[in-house]
Amino acid sequence: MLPARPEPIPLAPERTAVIVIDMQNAYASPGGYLDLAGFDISGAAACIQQIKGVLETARAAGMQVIYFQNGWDDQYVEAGGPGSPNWWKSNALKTMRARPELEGKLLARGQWDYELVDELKPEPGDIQLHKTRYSGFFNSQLDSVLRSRNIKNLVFVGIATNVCVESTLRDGFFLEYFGTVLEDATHQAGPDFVQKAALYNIETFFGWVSTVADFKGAFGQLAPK
Ligand SMILES: NC(=O)N/C=C\C(=O)O
Repeated sequence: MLPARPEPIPLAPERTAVIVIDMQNAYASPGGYLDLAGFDISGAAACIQQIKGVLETARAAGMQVIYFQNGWDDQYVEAGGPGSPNWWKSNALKTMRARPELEGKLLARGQWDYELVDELKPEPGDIQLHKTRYSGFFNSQLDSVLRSRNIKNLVFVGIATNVCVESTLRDGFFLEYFGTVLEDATHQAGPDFVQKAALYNIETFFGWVSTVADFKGAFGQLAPK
């Protein structure tokens, strides 16, 4: 049982995956996309350390760890052209249009920006998935990976709470997955109030909100069955 808001949630480790959202240089490192686009990433370093602890606990308890990376091919075909709202709304694409010297660098596979941060690299048994839009369920293998492993519960960590974390948790809700966010292992893209708003939405409408300490307290002693 994981202490959470609005109420504790039962999570059987073998039916639970920890979903690590987009812990790439783009979102968590100085000089990455979010930083270049003018977002405050000062909370990202603490978030990385919190996620490290969560993953150690999760693996020891026998939970599946799934890493997502967000981005596109190096020609940006997967980003969509002007016929896609993504082309208009993506701040990475907008930043590159405003600063042509960055063209080909942001969120492109094969580039530093796309790579996971050094502190969070997948270990044997972890699963790595790619996504091209904010939701990890859209056009990805996530649903089949989860169903084939009989996983029903999703614990979210990563960046950004109000964009890809929330989008993926919401889509999971519609697909009958139980989503919980560990609030102090996430970070927002935007002012502090968007973190609060995202967590309010999740706690009130779409899922549960818990903390790293409560996660470690609930699962830290468990060995896999
Ligand atoms: N990983 C995310 O939440 N991404 C947010 C914004 C973006 O990718 O432009």
